[in-house]
Amino acid sequence: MAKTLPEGGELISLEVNPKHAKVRLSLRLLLIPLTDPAQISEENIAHAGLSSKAKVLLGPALETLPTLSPSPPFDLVFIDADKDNNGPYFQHARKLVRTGGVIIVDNVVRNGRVANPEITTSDILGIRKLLQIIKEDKGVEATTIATVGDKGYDGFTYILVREGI
Ligand SMILES: C[S@@+](CC[C@H](N)C(=O)[O-])C[C@H]1O[C@@H](n2cnc3c(N)ncnc32)[C@H](O)[C@@H]1O
Repeated sequence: MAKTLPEGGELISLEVNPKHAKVRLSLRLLLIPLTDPAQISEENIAHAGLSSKAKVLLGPALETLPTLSPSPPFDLVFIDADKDNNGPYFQHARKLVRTGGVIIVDNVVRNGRVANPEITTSDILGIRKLLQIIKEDKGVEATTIATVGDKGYDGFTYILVREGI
């Protein structure tokens, strides 16, 4: 993602796990589609020569999100951390993304567990809370796109911000 940024563009990753933030993997792994959080490491970013465009903020995202300036606003936010906090992450993202920007939230289907009322684990409740917040937000339009892989079936919600900052 950082490689495709235009001049002046910036990618910020929020990561709570120091190991994921620091560990160095090979450049080859950085270039393939990201499936391991370790691939977003600071050292990989430096190794790829992208330090001027990408950085990692270490700490719980609920603590690092309020430190981000909305000026200039963000074009894209991708949320894929602890699902319990999906609602607050989305609400923070709304304060950072410009009109016409996009927020993507991964893992909103979870093999059908999100739609199963018998399941009330904190992660599933967090995803339901997020979907409720999106439903009530008149400033966005959203659709969920299904994905199928070796971990079963899932989906991500693609949210177009109609009324941003
Ligand atoms: C599923 S992985 C993200 C994978 C990443 N999107 C990728 O494609 O490489 C979830 C990551 O969220 C991090 N995480 C979990 N809770 C967090 C929190 N409260 N704040 C910031 N990061 C968190 C985990 O340490 C883990 O690295």
